[in-house]
Amino acid sequence: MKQVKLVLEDGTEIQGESFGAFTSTAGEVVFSTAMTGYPENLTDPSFAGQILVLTYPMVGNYGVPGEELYESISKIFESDKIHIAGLVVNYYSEEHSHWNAAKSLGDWLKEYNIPGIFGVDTRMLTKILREKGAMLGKIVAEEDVELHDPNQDNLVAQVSPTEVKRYGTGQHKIVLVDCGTKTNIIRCFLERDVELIRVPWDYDFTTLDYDGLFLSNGPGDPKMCEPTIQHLQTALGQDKPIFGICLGSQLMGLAAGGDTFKLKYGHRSHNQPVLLTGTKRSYITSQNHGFAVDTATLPADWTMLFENLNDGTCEGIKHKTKPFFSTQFHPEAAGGPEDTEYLFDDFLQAVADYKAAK
Ligand SMILES: NC(=O)CC[C@H](N)C(=O)O
Repeated sequence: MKQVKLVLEDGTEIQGESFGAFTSTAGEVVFSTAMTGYPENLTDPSFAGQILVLTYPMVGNYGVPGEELYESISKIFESDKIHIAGLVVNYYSEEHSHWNAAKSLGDWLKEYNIPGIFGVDTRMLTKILREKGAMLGKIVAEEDVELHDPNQDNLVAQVSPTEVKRYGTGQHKIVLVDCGTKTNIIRCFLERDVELIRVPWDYDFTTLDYDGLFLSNGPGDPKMCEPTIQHLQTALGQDKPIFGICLGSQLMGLAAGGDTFKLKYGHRSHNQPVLLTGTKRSYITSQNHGFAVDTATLPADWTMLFENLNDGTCEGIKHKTKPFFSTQFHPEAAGGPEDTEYLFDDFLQAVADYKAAK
């Protein structure tokens, strides 16, 4: 076993053992308390630039599934590659066993040249990140690397496609602005009565003929997406339904005239409780975000739709009269609970209502 170390910007150094690629990496160190779902998490483009710490103590024991296609997209993974910058776990299970495993987690990381470190007390590390906030850090193998803040980069431009793609046939024509979409969002639409037009993050979708607009999740600071925010402002001047998830929610907040801010250490897990505003109904949700909309900055015609029951932050917004709404959490899950997938139906109902009224 080769030794590697994890170094945080506050000077913390933790020795561990290498798995995956034996190489160095730098990024923002964030933690997830999800118990399962590493094939989904590692391929979620929203993790671009981040060194992911998993608090669940044993990782890798169910291996990594083989690829299968659904239409022309992955049926299994959330994109076509691993997006994290590095992986930190407590116990890495070298032996894996699962009916659909095709390879080990370590071999999969090697394929994408992503380093992993194990033998780290990830719960102790998480306490540090929780007290001090998410920090820059690096995994150092042989070569030392400089610390690097990925939130200074336009990560969305790096993960968004460069061409328009069309999927499915259906009654409702939905434009999906792909800022780094998880494929389960596409699957959720294609399971419904939808023709999907997937466009790059900076594409001027306002020129397209569509019935409803969807804004995807994506990595980094939402304020980097200036062109998307501008196009969105045009769409907010019309009445066609708009639905945004995660980064998409933050972009809606910014386009509406509100502000976003960086959370101390973010929300990353499959068990985040949210409250539907104005009710006593709560849902358990899947989340992966480091920024949030500042509810206090929303203009008078917007309101908070969901609230995080752990820290009271904004988990979604809606327009008071127009069919525009968003969630900061992931109703498409993958991994995580599917309790809020009904929001895709709500959105398509709003699209049907809009078309009927027209
Ligand atoms: N999953 C996402 O879309 C994350 C949005 C944004 N990059 C954040 O960290 O808050």
